[in-house]
Amino acid sequence: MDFEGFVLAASTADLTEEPDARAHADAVEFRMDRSSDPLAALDDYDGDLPLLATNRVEWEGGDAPDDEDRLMALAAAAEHPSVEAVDVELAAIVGARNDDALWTVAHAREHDAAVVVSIHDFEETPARSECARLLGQAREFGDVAKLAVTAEDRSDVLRLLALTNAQTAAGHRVATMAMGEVGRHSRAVAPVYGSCLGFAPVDPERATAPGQYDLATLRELVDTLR
Ligand SMILES: O=C1C[C@@](O)(C(=O)O)C[C@@H](O)[C@@H]1O
Repeated sequence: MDFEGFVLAASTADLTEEPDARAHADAVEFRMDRSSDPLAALDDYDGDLPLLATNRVEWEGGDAPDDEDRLMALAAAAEHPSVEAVDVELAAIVGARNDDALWTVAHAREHDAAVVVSIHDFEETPARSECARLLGQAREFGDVAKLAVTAEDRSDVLRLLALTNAQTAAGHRVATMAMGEVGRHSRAVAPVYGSCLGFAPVDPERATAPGQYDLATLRELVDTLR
């Protein structure tokens, strides 16, 4: 995954759903944290779509406990030939598990997997300067710096879009989205301003973040607007 163009990732914890995603997605985001045996599922995977492996930690909206195993499993996933990218939280890289997270990033690269360094704010959309600072930090470690915020009003979305536009114009590879109802349209519009990665659940009943569109809808919206 080189993220040269927009990548629409279909999120699922069940890789056997991949055929349902093929018509609309460019990749599958494998939510390892929601799978009972993710490494076995990877060994069995014989789908067409490349995988972005995510093993989201509890404190960033996921189901994985914050232990050494989480990052080791993510690193092991990167060895799988279908895994073309991994997601590592910025807070893990700059936080207590810094060594494990940096090792995971390096290990993924050794196995030709791109690295998405992600930031989630489930409360608000920080000031533009803070969003820019976070993206700048994420960029130091990742091929893509990803920022998912929560929009409380439309001006939050405008701020995020303007920042996305500026970062893209400066040559930075970013993925941005505003979670929640107010920011929902950002999932369709941010790609117009350069966001290179978006998410929709394979099964609409199992959204992986607030405000997500279903997969077919997001594909159509993005393709229509671009
Ligand atoms: O980080 C992200 C973005 C996301 O939170 C979203 O808002 O679409 C969905 C997650 O599955 C993914 O890992």
